[in-house]
Amino acid sequence: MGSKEKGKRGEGGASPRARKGEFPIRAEDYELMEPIGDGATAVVRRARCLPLGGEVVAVKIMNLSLRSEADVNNASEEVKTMILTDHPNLLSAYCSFTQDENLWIVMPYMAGGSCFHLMKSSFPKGFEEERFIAFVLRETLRGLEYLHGKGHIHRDVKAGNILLDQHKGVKLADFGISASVYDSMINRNGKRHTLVGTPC
Ligand SMILES: Nc1ncnc2c1ncn2[C@@H]1O[C@H](COP(=O)(O)OP(=O)(O)OP(=O)(O)O)[C@@H](O)[C@H]1O
Repeated sequence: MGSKEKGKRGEGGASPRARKGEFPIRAEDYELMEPIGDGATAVVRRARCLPLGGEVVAVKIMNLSLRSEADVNNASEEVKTMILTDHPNLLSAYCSFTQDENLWIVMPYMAGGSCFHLMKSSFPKGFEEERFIAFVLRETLRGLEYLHGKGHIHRDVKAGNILLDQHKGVKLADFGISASVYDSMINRNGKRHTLVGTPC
């Protein structure tokens, strides 16, 4: 698990009043608030979108100058997947843009944080309620089924990448190392050559 989460949760949530095309693509249109997670490759912060009446969003900010060319390509693929993705159980992006050397990805704010965060803070021995576990798994699998139907594999499914909002919404996040099954890294048996992901 590569993510260390911080910051308070609760205000706002993934129930947007605005739609994808309405989000501005200038950093000055967002008021950054506290960090809500930092992963291996980026910082994620809660933010308000000022032209949209202060709508609460999450912004993932990646410093591209610290990345190799391959990592920059991965980031660009991640954005592409998030922008094109349209399923209630997958975290999509409202918009993305670059500001100086940083890539910004603006997305719905998931006020409940990740399952990893929830377990760490409230269920150190793991979730006990089977109905809750079954619910989260079903929602996650729905997202994966959609993704696979589009010829895409996620490759980093873990508790830190399953996010919860305050309306019982579950979204699978982090397409940083996801891949298309149609690309050239797949061998003739349909298997990828590469081992990726972070230990959970
Ligand atoms: N939209 C969001 N709403 C609320 N929290 C979020 C959101 N997106 C990410 N986070 C938090 O930030 C953490 C890191 O995000 P993300 O997994 O996208 O970054 P990463 O650098 O790719 O992480 P890693 O590679 O270590 O998994 C998540 O585990 C989650 O806790």
